[in-house]
Amino acid sequence: MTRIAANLSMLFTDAPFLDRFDRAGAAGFQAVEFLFPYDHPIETVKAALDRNGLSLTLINAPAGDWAAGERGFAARPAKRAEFEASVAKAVDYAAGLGCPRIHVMSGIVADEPDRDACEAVWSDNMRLAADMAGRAGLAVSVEPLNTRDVPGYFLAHQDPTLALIAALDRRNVLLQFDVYHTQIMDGDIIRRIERLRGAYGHVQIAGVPDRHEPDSGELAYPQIFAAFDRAGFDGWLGCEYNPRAGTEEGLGWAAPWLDARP
Ligand SMILES: O=C(O)C(=O)[C@H](O)CO
Ligand SMILES: [Mg+2]
Repeated sequence: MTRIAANLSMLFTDAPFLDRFDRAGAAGFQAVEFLFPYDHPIETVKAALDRNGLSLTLINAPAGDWAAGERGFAARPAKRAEFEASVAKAVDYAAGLGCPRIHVMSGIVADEPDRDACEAVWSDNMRLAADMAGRAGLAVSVEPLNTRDVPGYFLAHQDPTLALIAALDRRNVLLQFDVYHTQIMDGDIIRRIERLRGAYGHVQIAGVPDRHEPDSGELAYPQIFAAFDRAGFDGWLGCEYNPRAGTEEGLGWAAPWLDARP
């Protein structure tokens, strides 16, 4: 069954963060995801979820100076202390907000001299993150990002990412299958959804190549939704796109999966 979640870091962004929950609820979403709730106390964010009857599907661990281009720390040898602190903070928030998984970002490694050292530190760090999250009953998400939007990011392709995840030997670390990034880097979306069933715990969607609503561009999303269904995926599809115009104006494609408005 297709279930869609609003990504509040990309949708409803004409409103302040806490007001986006109300907009998502009014639009008929039953779940949301977002990157960084950390400017607000846990109780405040929880109240925004609860007053709209929203589940939270995903948050990101703090990833450094986002505006300056930082994208996390897991593969960065000089950032081990920041890494552990970021995961600890994310686990507190996720546990307090009833969020089952945390996206732990790997970092930009373009200037790192030694790729093997990055891999070694990534593996150590991710085992640590998996164990910290696991003690709170949470899962960790790992997502390759396309090199056009995020050059130098440690993870760009799905299959090498899956090999790294498998070598961790931690059952609570799963692939975050972002269809937008995957189409740009790897393609073969439908076969990949079937082949990797069970390896991904969270999915995100957007049109390709423009990262707008998933109703235009080179992908046929109705068939992709059906493929996730056939593969037995029962999680959420995070709507992580930049609306072409307003968020509500662009939600026509989502009508079958939104609660009817009163
Ligand atoms: O950019 C994406 O696709 C994500 O899901 C990250 O969380 C932010 O880079
Ligand atoms: Mg994504």
